[in-house]
Amino acid sequence: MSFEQVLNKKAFINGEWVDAKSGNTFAVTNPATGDIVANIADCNADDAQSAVAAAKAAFRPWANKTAKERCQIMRNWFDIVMTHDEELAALLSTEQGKPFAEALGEIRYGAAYIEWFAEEARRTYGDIVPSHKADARILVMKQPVGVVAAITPWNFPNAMIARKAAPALAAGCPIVIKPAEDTPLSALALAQMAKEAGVPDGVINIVPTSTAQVVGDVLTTHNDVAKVSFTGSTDVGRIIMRNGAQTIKKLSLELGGNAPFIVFDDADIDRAVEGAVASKYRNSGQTCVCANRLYVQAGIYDEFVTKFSEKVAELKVGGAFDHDVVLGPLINKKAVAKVEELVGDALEKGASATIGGRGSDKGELFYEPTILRDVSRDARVLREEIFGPVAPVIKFDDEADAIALANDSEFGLAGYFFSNDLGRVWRVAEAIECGIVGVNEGVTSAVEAPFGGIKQSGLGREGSRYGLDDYLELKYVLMGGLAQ
Ligand SMILES: NC(=O)c1ccc[n+]([C@@H]2O[C@H](COP(=O)([O-])OP(=O)(O)OC[C@H]3O[C@@H](n4cnc5c(N)ncnc54)[C@H](O)[C@@H]3O)[C@@H](O)[C@H]2O)c1
Ligand SMILES: O=C[C@H](O)CS(=O)(=O)O
Repeated sequence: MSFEQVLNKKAFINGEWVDAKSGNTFAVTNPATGDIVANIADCNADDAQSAVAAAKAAFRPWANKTAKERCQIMRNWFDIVMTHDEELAALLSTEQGKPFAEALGEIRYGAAYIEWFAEEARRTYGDIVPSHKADARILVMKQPVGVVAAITPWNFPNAMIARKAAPALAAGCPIVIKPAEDTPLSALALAQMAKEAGVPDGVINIVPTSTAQVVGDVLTTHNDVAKVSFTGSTDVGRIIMRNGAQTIKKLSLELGGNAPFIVFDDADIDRAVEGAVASKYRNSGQTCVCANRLYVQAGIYDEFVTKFSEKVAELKVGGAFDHDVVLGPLINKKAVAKVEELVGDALEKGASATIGGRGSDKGELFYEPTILRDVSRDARVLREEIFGPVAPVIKFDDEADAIALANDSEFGLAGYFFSNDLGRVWRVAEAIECGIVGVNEGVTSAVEAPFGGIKQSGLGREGSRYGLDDYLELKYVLMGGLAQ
C-alpha cells in the first residue's frame, strides 16, 4: 500500500502548504529500520504566531456557519478519511511502527471521532429556565470557546488528533495543532483531507516542529488562544498547566497512566488471560491505558502465569508490514532504555522473567514481549508507566488487598478487573480510583464512551456526549423589560 499520495512535507497554515519561515527542516524516521521517511518543515515561534493569527481570523466565519453546515463538512472529511484509510494506515505504520492492521484500526477509530462529532455538532442545546422575574426570561446558550491549541503524542498520531480536532470544529472552534516530533506525518495527512472536504482556510492549522517547547510556549501562552487540549505525559502536562495559568486558558489534559489489572479467583481465567494480552501488548505496550501492573489472587497465580506465558509466546515481533506481526518497535532509543532500566530493577529485586526480558534481534528498537513473575512490591515497574511490552505479575491475598494495591498510585486513568461475583463487581467498580474501568474486558476505548482520568492522569473527557462540553462556553442571558 502506497502512502505517497498522503505524504506532506510542509506546514499547513491558513489553508496553504508552507515552508518554515526559517527554511529549516527535520527528519522523520521509521523506528523499525531507522530510515528517513521525509524531511519536513521545522516550525518555530514565528510560524506558530502565524498559525494562531490564521485561526483567529477563521473563527467567526466558521462559528457563524450553521451547525448543519459544519456537520456536512465534517461528514465529508470522515468519508475522505475512510476512503483513504489504507494509505493513512501505511503512513502511520511507517512513522510510528505499529503493525499495519493495528494502524488501520487506529485510522478507523480516529475517523469515528470525526463522524461522532459531526453528529454532535447539531445537538449543542441550550436552556430556557423558569424566570425569577415576571418581566424577564432566563436563557442559557452554548457558544464556542474560540481558538484551540492542541499538542499531541506520538503513540496514536492519528486518533489523538481526531479526538481533539473533531469536537473543536463541531463546536465552531478553529484549531492549531502541534503534533509530536516523531510522528507529524499523520497530522499533515488529516489536514490534507480536511481541506479536500471543504474545511475553510485557517480552521485547521498544523505546525510540525523538532523544538516542542518553542512552539508549545507560543500556543500555551498566546492571548488569542482560548483553550489548550494536551495529550501526553503528566510531566509535560504540568508545564502546559503552568503556562496556561498566565492567561487562564481552558485546559483538557489527557496524561499518563499506571493501570492496575486485577484477576480474582472467581474469574474466568482464560478470559482474563485474553484481556491481559489485549490490554498489555497493544501498540507494544505504548498506550496510556495499557495494563501496567497485574495483580492475581494467590490461589490462581501459578495457573494464570502459565496460561498467560503460553499466549504471549505466540506474539510475533517484527516490522509493520511483516506477515502476522503483532508487536512493532518502540518509538526511540530513550524508550528502549527506560524499559531495560525498569526490567533490570525488577530482576535485581527478585523477579524472574517467564518469557522475554530482553531486546529483540529484529532491530535495536524492538523488545521481546515480557512477563515478570514474583515482582517485589517496591519494584519501579509498579510505580512508573512502563510504556513497553512488559507485564509485571504480582500475587495478592483478598479483595481489600487488591483494592489497596490498585489505588496506591498518583495516577487514575484506566483500571481493569476480572470477576464473576456480582457483588464483588459492584464493590470493586465503585472502589477503584480511575476514570475508565474495564470489568471482564481488557480494551475499553470507544467513541461513544467518555475517555479521561482522575488524580494526576488529567482533566476533562474526550469522546462521548460529554466531549463537546470542553469546547463550549455557557452564556446566561437575562432578557428583561418584557412587561406590557
Ligand atoms: N491520557 C491519554 O489519553 C494519553 C494518550 C496518549 C499518550 N498519553 C501519555 O503520553 C505519554 C507518551 O507520549 P509522549 O512521549 O509523546 O509524551 P510527551 O509528554 O513527551 O509529549 C507529548 C507532546 O508534548 C510535546 N511537548 C514536549 N515537551 C513540551 C513542552 N515543554 N511544551 C509543549 N509541548 C511539549 C511533545 O512534542 C508532544 O507533542 C505517556 O505518558 C502516555 O501515558 C496519554
Ligand atoms: O494511549 C492513548 C489512547 O488514548 C489509547 S486508546 O486507543 O484511546 O485506548
